[in-house]
This record gives sequence, structure tokens and C-alpha cells, in this order.
Amino acid sequence: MRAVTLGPAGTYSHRAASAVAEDVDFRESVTGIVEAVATTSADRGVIPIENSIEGSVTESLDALAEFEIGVVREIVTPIRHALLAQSGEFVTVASHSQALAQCREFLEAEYPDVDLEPVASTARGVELAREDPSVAAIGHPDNASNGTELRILAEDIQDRDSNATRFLVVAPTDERSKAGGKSSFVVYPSENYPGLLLELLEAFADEDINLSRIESRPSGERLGDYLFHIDCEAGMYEGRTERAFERVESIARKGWVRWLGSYDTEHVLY
Ligand SMILES: O=C(O)C(=O)C[C@]1(C(=O)O)C=C[C@@H](O)C=C1
Repeated sequence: MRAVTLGPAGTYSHRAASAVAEDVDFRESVTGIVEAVATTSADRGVIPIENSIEGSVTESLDALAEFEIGVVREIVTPIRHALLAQSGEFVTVASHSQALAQCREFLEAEYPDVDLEPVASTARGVELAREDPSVAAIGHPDNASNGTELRILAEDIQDRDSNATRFLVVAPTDERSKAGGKSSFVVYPSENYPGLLLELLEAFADEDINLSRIESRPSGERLGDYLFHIDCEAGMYEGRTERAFERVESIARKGWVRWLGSYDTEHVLY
């Protein structure tokens, strides 16, 4: 089994992907990961979807809507950030935008004058810190010893101890499973009238299915036109989920609905 995830080596996505496959390859963007699986150049893709402090990884939501892809697993991991640099003399902090945002309070309190540089991943920030003494990185503390030694200037710098990120494992659609206690859907109604969203929600409420998340994203077609990412606490093997799905299909008859998959949540510590 070959998995692709966000690189270079040492990202949090890499750590999550290690729970999925021994053979892990890297891409520079979430879209590139999903595309690699959709075009069958990888068996699995591991993408961050949501963080407890900073919320959605919107590029991941958009990639799930763009490509014909299935979701086969969900992995939740704690995220504990460290500040890494060659010395305390730095003027820039480089990291993934999610990581910078998760440490906003720490950075404002301890380093109010540094420049923040969003880069493609936390491990990319670590690479920059290795190359340039004026750059510090935010990433997993293990990155300090992978390659040229970096100093760990501070640990556990995330703004909340409970910081956690939810990753999805994507696979070809024919590998989706109906088993599992959660299901994910993308719904594009392609129309807008009073009560449309209420109808969508009622399809689940009437079957006594709890929604764990609903998120709207611009469809890209026109301003004010949205698609909805819906997660619910029921598997597609259950009659009630199938019935809710059929109702949603009929509400979105002018657009489309995609069942991404059913799965159980796995909590992975590393
Ligand atoms: O840059 C990384 O290390 C990633 O794996 C990406 C990512 C994210 O996009 O949320 C994953 C987990 C953390 O929340 C910070 C960054």
C-alpha cells in the first residue's frame, strides 16, 4: 500500500500517514494528494481536514468536492507545536498557515515584532530554518534532530492544550465502505430558495441522525452559490442513512450529491 501526503518528510500529515501505510510519498499541496489518488498514481491519500483551533482546511474541502474520490478512514491526532531555529536571533517565523494561526497568542506575546511567513507545510518551514539563521519554524519537535541540528526554543506553543487535527484518508471510490459510525457527503443543490437548507437538515433530523458538521463552500460557479459538506453520525449500512441520502438526492436534483464514505474515527497518538 502506497500513501501520499503533504511533504516534505516531518509534517503532521506525514505522521498521520505513517499510521496508514509504510510506504509514504509526498506532494506539495492537498489538491496534489487528492489528484494523485483520483488518477490512481497512489493507493491512499492522507489530508488534513479540520483543526480544533483554526477550523477547516478549505483546500481539502474543495479538493474533496472537485475530484471523484472516496473517504475510507478518519484519523484524529493531537498537535503539539515547537519553535525551532538555529538560535534565538531570528526575525521571521515560517510555517503552515494553520500552524501559525494555532500559535497566534504565543507569537503575539513572545515575539510581537517577528514577520510571519506562511509556507506550504510545517516541514517546509523547518527546511527554511535549517538553511537560514534568520528564520525560525513552527513544527513537531522531532524535526529538530532530522538533519542538521536545530534548537528547540519553546515547546507546546499551541494556544490550547487540546489542539487536535482531523485527517481523512482518501481512496478510489470503489473502495468506499458502508460500514462505520460516521458518513460524509458533499451536496450541491444548484438552486437557492427559502427553506432549502432547512429541508436538507430535516432529511437527517427526521431519521434521528445527528450531524457532526456542516460547512458551506463557494461552488465557484457564481457569487452566492454554495455547496455543503455534511458529516453525520450514522453509517451508510443503516436504512435511516440510505433514506436520508435519497431525500437529499431529491432536494439536490438540479445539482448533485456525493456520498464520500462511511468510517469510524481513530485516535492516533504519536
Ligand atoms: O504542515 C503540516 O505539517 C501539515 O501536515 C498540515 C497541517 C494542516 O494543514 O492543518 C496539519 C496539521 C496541523 O494542523 C498543521 C498543519
